Amino acid sequence: MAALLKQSARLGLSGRHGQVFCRLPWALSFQRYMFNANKKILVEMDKSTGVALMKMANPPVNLLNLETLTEFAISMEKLELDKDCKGLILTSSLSKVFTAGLDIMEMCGKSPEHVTEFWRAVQEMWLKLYGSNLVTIAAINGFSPGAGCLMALACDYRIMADNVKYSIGLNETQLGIVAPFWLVTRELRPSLFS
Ligand SMILES: CCCCCCC/C=C/C(=O)SCCNC(=O)CCNC(=O)[C@H](O)C(C)(C)COP(=O)(O)OP(=O)(O)OC[C@H]1O[C@@H](n2cnc3c(N)ncnc32)[C@H](O)[C@@H]1OP(=O)(O)O
Repeated sequence: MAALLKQSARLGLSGRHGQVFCRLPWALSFQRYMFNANKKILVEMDKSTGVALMKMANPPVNLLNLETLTEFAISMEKLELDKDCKGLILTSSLSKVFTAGLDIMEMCGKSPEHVTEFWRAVQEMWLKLYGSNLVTIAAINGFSPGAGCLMALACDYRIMADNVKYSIGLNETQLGIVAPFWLVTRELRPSLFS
């Protein structure tokens, strides 16, 4: 795991944004590639190590709206299909927020069809992460309430930035949102499935 993190530091924040399957300079050709569908999720894959760095990049607080969730699921699918990819580090491109969780505006005043589509995307995102064949690590580099916490729980390992200002936890009931049953039973009460 330490090696993976060292790798993440090396892959680091040097990513160029806005490219689809762009190759880095000639020396690294075929070793590293980056992709993003619409710039909310940036992926940098290092074929020489088999480690992908995935950064949520939806300022100001990395809200998980329909667009971002869809992009996340597509990015996960691409990585799962890459036979060279063995591990994934999930983090944030922002300085103090991992993700502020679900965009509550996606559930406020929207049609039942939209809300259904949104929750389907939430479920899809969780299935992709929790069910991934990759070794998954959440590098939690900032605040991580609600779905941010649940994303971290869905990973195999979690490491959080050592800063007392950052908090992580399940606060959704304060907003009147109940975590769905498939999530509570699988993640929070895994003994039911053992
Ligand atoms: C994996 C499976 C998932 C299953 C999900 C199960 C249930 C999960 C539910 C949730 O995730 S509910 C959402 C929980 N999240 C929160 O309550 C976050 C609240 N936000 C904060 O605490 C802070 O924003 C922050 C993350 C600590 C960042 O603080 P900062 O001071 O940097 O920014 P702000 O000025 O507060 O926010 C900027 C901007 O963003 C809006 N915003 C913040 N969070 C949300 C949100 N969750 N949904 C919609 N909008 C949000 C905030 O209102 C600001 O908007 P403007 O005022 O600029 O218009």
